[in-house]
Amino acid sequence: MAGAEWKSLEECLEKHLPLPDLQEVKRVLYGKELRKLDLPREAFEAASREDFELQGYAFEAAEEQLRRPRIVHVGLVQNRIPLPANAPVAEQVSALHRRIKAIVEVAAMCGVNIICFQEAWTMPFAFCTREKLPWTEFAESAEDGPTTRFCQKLAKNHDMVVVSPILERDSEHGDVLWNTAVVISNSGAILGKTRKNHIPRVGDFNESTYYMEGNLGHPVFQTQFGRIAVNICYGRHHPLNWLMYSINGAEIIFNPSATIGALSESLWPIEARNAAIANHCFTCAINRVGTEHFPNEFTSGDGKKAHQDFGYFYGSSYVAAPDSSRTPGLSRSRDGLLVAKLDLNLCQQVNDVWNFKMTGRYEMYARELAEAVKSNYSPTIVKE
Ligand SMILES: NC(=O)NCCC(=O)O
Repeated sequence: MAGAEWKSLEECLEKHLPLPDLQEVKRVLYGKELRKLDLPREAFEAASREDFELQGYAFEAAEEQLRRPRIVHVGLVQNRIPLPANAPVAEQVSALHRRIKAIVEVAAMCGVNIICFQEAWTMPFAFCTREKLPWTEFAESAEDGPTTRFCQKLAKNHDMVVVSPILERDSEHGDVLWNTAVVISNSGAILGKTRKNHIPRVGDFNESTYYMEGNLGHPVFQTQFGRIAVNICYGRHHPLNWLMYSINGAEIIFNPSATIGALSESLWPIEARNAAIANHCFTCAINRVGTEHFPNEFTSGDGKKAHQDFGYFYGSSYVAAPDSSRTPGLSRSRDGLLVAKLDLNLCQQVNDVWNFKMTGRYEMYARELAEAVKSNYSPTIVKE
């Protein structure tokens, strides 16, 4: 399994495919070639100074007579942890705040209206260890924790909606931990929060040791720039999870993630792209970068040797559109900011062509699922 030395699928295709083949491969894998955004020179200079990748693409929609284009710029941030996982907790959080601040400043230069960070962005992805301390110390209040206050400042200063996925400690309700995304309006006010609905029980993703399955359903947040929802990481394997955000009106669904190559890299380009197609909306898949080393060894319950790292987080964040087009991924190895200009009119335009909502037969599935979840249900299998 490749680590940082394999830069990206896109770089590999460009290097090895003759142009006519490359064009056909891109047509199939990326829907169509998107126009590159003309981002400001100072933004590229700042990104280069801060050592992160900056890419920008535009999704176009057809001109309409009655509606004006509904343009929104989204920013996706992927990053490594800047300090080792055994550094003091407060220092790690501060270093991450500093790193994200620098990236958000560049996003502001690029006119980003809504920015989303990666899953549990204030900490190493330590759930593989099954140890409680110090990792539970990274949990914070979604309402008034230091990270939410930090993001409120960013949001207000830059007139930007901030989606901040954190490990949440709900001290008012039994100190329960949750995997939560806090949504902060561009005014700086907290618009609300949403919690990860599906918890992985696969490989080293031992997350149910730490926090509970979300209990907030599928909220959609009306922002000044459009209706957004957050489907956190493992939720992207569950088509009904995407569907419910879409049924509640989401036009953009963010998927902040933390996932490793050996487990999911072949699923990654398909799932968020398919969700955008199936639900007539935009999806934004975000993954962290690099290998995180932990102080103590842990095993994976597979008879193999104990180890101190989780595997390689392969970045590759991208945006997908309802018409099956998608941006190239950010690199597998570098911190990065992906800026995408969306015209939200495309959602309705594609809906009117393909009619998945109109042909979805949801009442039929609601009836059948209501039966299927009963303990005395027997599957409908017709036998000879
Ligand atoms: N963070 C998380 O839910 N990871 C699970 C693995 C995956 O969904 O690829």
